[in-house]
Amino acid sequence: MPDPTRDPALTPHAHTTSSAQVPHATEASASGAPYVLTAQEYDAVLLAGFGGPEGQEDVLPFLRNVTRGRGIPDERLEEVATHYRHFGGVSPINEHNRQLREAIEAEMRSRGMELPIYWGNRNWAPYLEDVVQEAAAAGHTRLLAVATSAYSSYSSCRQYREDFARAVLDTGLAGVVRIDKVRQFFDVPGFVQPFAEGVAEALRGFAGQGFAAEEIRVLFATHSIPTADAERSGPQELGLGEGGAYAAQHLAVGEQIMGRLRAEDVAGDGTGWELVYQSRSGPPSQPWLEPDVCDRIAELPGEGVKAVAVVPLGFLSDHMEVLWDLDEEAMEAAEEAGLRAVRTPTPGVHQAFVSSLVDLVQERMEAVPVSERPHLTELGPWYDVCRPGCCENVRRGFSPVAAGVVP
Ligand SMILES: CC1=C(CCC(=O)O)c2cc3nc(cc4[nH]c(cc5[nH]c(cc1n2)c(C)c5CCC(=O)O)c(CCC(=O)O)c4C)C(CCC(=O)O)=C3C
Ligand SMILES: [Fe+2]
Repeated sequence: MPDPTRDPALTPHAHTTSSAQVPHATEASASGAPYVLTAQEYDAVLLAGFGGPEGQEDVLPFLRNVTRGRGIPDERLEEVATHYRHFGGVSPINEHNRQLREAIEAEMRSRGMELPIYWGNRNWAPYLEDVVQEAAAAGHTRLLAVATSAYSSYSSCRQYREDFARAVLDTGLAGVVRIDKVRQFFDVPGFVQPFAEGVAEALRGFAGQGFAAEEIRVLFATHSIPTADAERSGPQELGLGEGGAYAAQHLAVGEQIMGRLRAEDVAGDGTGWELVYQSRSGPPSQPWLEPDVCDRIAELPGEGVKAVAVVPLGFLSDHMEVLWDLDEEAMEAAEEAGLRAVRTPTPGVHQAFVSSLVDLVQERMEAVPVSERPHLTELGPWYDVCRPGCCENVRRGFSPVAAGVVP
């Protein structure tokens, strides 16, 4: 495997994040144990997805699953339901994960890795609990999970781990099935590359249409989360400020992509970029990360911008948050603002991405040292297990988690 940190085209550009004092993952916990685990004999991979409805009758039960036990107002559920209904009540996310499961399996086989790969969801069938039961019945009790979520935060890390714990507890398999999880993969080369290719294509397209560098803006879009979650998305001692590790990781990846494209002369020096947020929910009284993608798009003409590339940096596939919130809403905002706009691709089953996911599995099975773990930003490589205070949610009470114990 080529070392991305030694490829000049892939070396991080100057960082916009305050990541000067990032402790390395080799550092030990208070108990003296490292945050990087030793080699384990996993007997199966567990691809953990979000889940989505596959017909009109699934839409409301799915939304109730997602928002179970929380204060999401009914009007918001109804509003979100119309997005799904617009597409026949079908989210493509399950089909994407079926394809991703197959692609990971094929890549593992091509490397001579024989372990099976199961796919289960947090919020819709096939549910994690059923899949964990199925795996156990087949004699697979040491599972290494790959969650379809690249960044750190309650929603994108701990919530998956809570659902792993619930799956094991509810099926009576506590003490029988162990679920570990690969590190957050926001800055592994195969995750970043498909986005970089998409931005490059968009910028070349705009240049070909005669737009000057200063008239082009790149908006990296990700899911908004409550600011309280963002602050606690990573270990507190990293001091990453208001947006926490969540915002810092996105900014570092955006800077990496733009630095690389500037170095390759694909992005002009005058082309600005920024991180924007989408898909906010929750009561208006609760602060969430801003600015909103559509609000920013409306302001861009006033800044001399004429063409915008919207990059779905927070997402792995073209699911509803992308198809609706970006392809419908953000593109409509761009049209109203008189801007030329394109939405660039998600990683999907891009071979580089699939390959990086299998690298993540392999690095855990072989206990690859931190110094050899692929990562493109100073924030990485992220930890195998969360450091104390990481990805917490102060609004909810304690829930058991899996894949969170430093041994
Ligand atoms: C960080 C993050 C990711 C990225 C990481 C990851 O991918 O895991 C993500 C992904 C997704 N979010 C999705 C769908 C939904 N998210 C909701 C609600 C929420 N998301 C949140 C955060 C995130 N969400 C939060 C803080 C809430 C508020 C309620 C809560 O505290 O949990 C709601 C409820 C209605 C609403 O409030 O909008 C829905 C329907 C789908 C499926 C799309 C499809 O079906 O194609 C996907 C991939
Ligand atoms: Fe975490």
